[in-house]
Amino acid sequence: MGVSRCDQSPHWALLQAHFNASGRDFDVRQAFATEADRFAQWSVAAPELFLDLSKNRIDAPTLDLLLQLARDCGLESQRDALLAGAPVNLTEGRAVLHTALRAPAGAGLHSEAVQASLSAMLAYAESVRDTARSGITDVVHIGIGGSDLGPAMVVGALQAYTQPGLRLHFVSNVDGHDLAGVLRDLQAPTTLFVVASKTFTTQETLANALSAKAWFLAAGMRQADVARHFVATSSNTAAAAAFGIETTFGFWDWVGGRYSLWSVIGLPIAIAIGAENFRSLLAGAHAMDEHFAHTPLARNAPVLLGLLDVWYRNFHGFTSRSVAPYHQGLKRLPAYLQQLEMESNGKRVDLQGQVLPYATSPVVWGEAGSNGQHAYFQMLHQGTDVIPVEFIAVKKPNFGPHVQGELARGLADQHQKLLANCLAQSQALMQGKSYEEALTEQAPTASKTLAPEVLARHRSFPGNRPSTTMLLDALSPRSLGALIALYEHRVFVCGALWGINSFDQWGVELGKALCNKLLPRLSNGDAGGLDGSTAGLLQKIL
Ligand SMILES: O=P(O)(O)OC[C@H]1O[C@H](O)[C@H](O)[C@@H](O)[C@@H]1O
Repeated sequence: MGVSRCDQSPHWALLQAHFNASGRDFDVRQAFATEADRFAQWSVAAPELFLDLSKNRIDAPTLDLLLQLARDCGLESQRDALLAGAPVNLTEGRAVLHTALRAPAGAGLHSEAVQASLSAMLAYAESVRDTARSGITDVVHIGIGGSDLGPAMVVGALQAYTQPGLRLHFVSNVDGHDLAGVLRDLQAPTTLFVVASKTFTTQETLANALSAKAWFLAAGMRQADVARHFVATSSNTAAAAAFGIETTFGFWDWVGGRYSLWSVIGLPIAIAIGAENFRSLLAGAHAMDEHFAHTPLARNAPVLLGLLDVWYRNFHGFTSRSVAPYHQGLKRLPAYLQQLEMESNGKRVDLQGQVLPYATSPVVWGEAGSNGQHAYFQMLHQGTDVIPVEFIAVKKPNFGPHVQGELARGLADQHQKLLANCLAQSQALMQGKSYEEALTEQAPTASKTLAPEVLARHRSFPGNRPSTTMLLDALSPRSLGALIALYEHRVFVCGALWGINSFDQWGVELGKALCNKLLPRLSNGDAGGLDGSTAGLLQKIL
């Protein structure tokens, strides 16, 4: 059976019936009590990471129905079409081939062009890293959205692989405070600017690049120096040249912005971690691509995660998912995933333009553990919404070569604490604490005025709150590549079942157009023809 939307499959209705009959009341604690091998059954070893799904509201009949739903939706043929370079981004008439960027030389589509582009980019990155010759101590990467979040997240994650004496800075916001803050401590002769924009038309990026150039020239540098201190990464090389940048590393329209860190958009990553490590990042992602392409659906990590997302979003009705990376290096991962998931799957019409009768992308949000625990975890444990949580833990820390002796021992001990926190949170979400348990606990002194029964209600936890734990041996270029690719494919799986285009982003256009119309009004004060609120706000600003 081939259907273009999940609700056209007979298994959609069967899943609804199954949810009504038992899925709604599924209790993970009971499942552990009755299934001796639940952990083994519901964990998957994928390239570079281990996935524990056992604390989720899932059982074999549910997965079976979800897998049949996926087959009805032609998930495998949709995946194969994606990987074969079919124009799956229908509204823009483009193929979507970020997987080709990480295929080994000689394999994959467009291999010759991909390898030539990669080699040129890596050679340039190495020349910048040779700081004695390049004279560069600071690289300012100017880009936004997909031309910022991926590189910024990866460079943050792989700090242990960076070289001392070469600092990377990321400027994205059109708010001048972003650029001003970065420029404050920089010297023009030792600074390199990388202007990253797929389209080279993005207001924020062009504005920051213009201001950076003005700062550079005002610092006594000559126009002739601009060529050595400004490079671009873009698929619109003509626009970059017209902007006055001599060296542009180009790429292709079949690389989506939020999937572009593997392309020349990854230049700051390569400058930060070097060519060899960049190749490892690509190799890790490729290993996950192979897993996604060839592993049977029932053991396929991105498929399982995507199916669970559909189960939670469309049947349980959970509106958000929280990501809690227990590694400081991954603190920007939630922001990166917000673009990857919400820009990809935040859609309300199917491929034929029909309004969908079901929900698509959840809200994705989060914060590095253990910080999140001291902020919003209260709501995860006792709030009125059930929010599935994704824990990401890294077994071995890597603090860098400067951490030695007593400090190394202290930080290793802190890592144990970090891991214990991570495990404890998913345990607490699942276990909860019953009213009876809370009642038997001794009440704290401050609460003596409350009846023990009342206090016990405040101190009990419902439990049965689902979570997934992803475990990495170490946070390395290779494992990070695999982790990111896992998320990319999971997003694709959801989009394939929902029957939407995960690769366009028309929803960002209206605001851009209105901004362009409003901009002159901020100088001329003309509020004519505006809605009451916008006119009122404009006048207040002026
Ligand atoms: O790389 P650029 O062309 O400058 O685009 C930067 C970003 O802006 C757009 O508005 C889209 O929302 C993003 O998908 C894109 O990554």
